[in-house]
Formats: sequence, structure tokens, C-alpha cells
Amino acid sequence: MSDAVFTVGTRGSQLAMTQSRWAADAVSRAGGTEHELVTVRTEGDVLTGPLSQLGGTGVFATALRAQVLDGRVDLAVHSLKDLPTAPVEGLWIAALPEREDPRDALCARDGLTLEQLPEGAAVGTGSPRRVAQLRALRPDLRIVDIRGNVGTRLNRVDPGDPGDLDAVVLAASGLKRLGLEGRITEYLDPHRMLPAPGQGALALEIRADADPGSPLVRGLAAVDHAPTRLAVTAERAVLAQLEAGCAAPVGTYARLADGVLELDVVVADPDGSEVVRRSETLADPTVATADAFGRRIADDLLADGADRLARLTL
Ligand SMILES: NCc1[nH]cc(CCC(=O)O)c1CC(=O)O
Repeated sequence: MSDAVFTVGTRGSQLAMTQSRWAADAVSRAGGTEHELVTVRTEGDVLTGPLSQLGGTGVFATALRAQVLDGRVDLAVHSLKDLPTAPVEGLWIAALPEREDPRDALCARDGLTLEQLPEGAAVGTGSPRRVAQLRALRPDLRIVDIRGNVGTRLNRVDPGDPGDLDAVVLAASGLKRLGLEGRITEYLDPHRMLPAPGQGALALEIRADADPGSPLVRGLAAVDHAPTRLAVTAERAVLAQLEAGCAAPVGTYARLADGVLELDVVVADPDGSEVVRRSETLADPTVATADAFGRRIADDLLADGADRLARLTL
């Protein structure tokens, strides 16, 4: 293979393929080079149990990362929220492109909003974070543990088979990337439903010893988006300091406005009966201070008993 062509590892789901293609096209364009897509099957794609019981974090990311480390592919495109916060020796997140919509979205039958769902309505999600916040907003709902790809989840709401749910909650970013935003009946404002740390952002990861002069590395530098990096650094610092994973009932949302980083955090009891929140700002952030800021807020939350609340140490 020519040096000018880089290979991109991707999971095989429609969403993963779509976002890998989008990211690789952007890097290719910016770096003036070509690429090839290689599909990788991951543990998360093979196992079918409830997501919260698959154990450990990173079920989607580990196989892809191994391919990069082994040199079988040059670039892995991850959904940042599926990527464990612990750094991996030999790997480098060389680009975080501008974040897509970070919000969660309700896809309900008959155009209903969360407020309009009837008493006791069945709402599907596999995420403890969404479960806890949904229960806090609507304790009457019947929450159904679901997983599978976006299409499978939406089918549960469509008339016909199985059609057993009144609504599902999904990431707006995934729906938008798939051209399915028409299915969204309500965007859930972060004030009511804080997204997962890193939600809506893609992490473009390569080997740490990649040639800095290569078209791949130059293309990655061009698609990196500094405000996104600052925001998700603070969000993931909270998660790392809480020692929580993507299955923890922890929601965060950071954004940069006029040089000030604003960060909202929620840690919830799994049944949503107790939630602790924080909202703070940091002026003139750098990646280092955004990281320290997120960790300090997590420490404050731990001092307030967040670990007991979310049973983070179980
Ligand atoms: N956990 C599954 C997952 N991982 C990334 C996305 C897409 C959202 C994103 O880009 O962060 C989804 C689907 C979802 O949460 O609805």
C-alpha cells in the first residue's frame, strides 16, 4: 500500500460506518490523501445482553484500538462517549472534530413530547444515566431496558411488530448523522437531561508514533476543533475523577461561550430519586485547566456523597 493512503478501522453498524466515512473524508480532504475503510467486529457488536451488564467500559472501542496498535489500520474513529477515559500507551487522539448536537432526543409515537406521554407509558433506553434522569422527570413511566442499533430501537416505537414502546431516548447526534432527525419528537434540553460525557463528539485516534509530517497527521490537525476539545476534556475529567464509566448515571455538558467554559454535571441515584447537580464556569480555559476544573468538580461531588448515590464503587 502506498504511504499516501491511510486505512480507517470502523465498526460495522450503519451509524459507525456513516461517522467513520464522514470523518475519514474530512481528514482525506484536509490532508490531500486517500483512505480505505476496514470493518472491525467488536465485542459490543457480538454480545446482546443488557448494555449495563456487559461489564467494564469500552466494549465498542477495545477491538478497534487493538487494530491501530497492531498497525493493521492507521486510524480509528470512535464515538467519544464510548471511549474509556484511561489513556492507552501508544495511542493518540489526534483530532476531535467539531461536535454534533450533544443532546438526547425523544422519539415517541404520534409526535408526543415527554410531558405528553400518557401515565405509565413505556419508554426504552439501555443507559442508567437516561433511566435516572427520566425517572426524576417522570416517575410514573415504565422504563424498558433496550439495546441494539438505532434502527432496531426505532422499530420498537413504530406501528406493527414489535411496536411495544411508546418512546425511546437516543442521542440526537446519531439520528442526525443517519438523516433520521425527522424521527425526533422532542429535543431534551440539557437542563432536564444532561448528556453523556463526550456525547456527539468523535475521537480520531492513531498510533502515538505516527509520522508528524504525513498527510494523515496533517489532515487530522486540520479537522481538530479547539472548543470541542476544551469542552469534552472537562466532561471526561469529571468521569475519570469519579472513576465512572459510560454505564454510570453521570451526565455532563460543557460549552465554550465568549472565552468562558460552562460545565453542568449531574450524578443520580439509579432510580432518579436523588440527584446532585453542579454548574460552574472557568475563564480562559486551556486543555490542562479544563481537565483540572472537571476533576475538582468531581471531587466536590464526591465530598457530597456522589459515590454512594451512584454506587460508583460497586
Ligand atoms: N452508546 C451507544 C452510542 N454511542 C454513540 C452513539 C451516538 C451518539 C454520539 O455520537 O455520541 C450511541 C447511540 C445513542 O446513544 O443513542
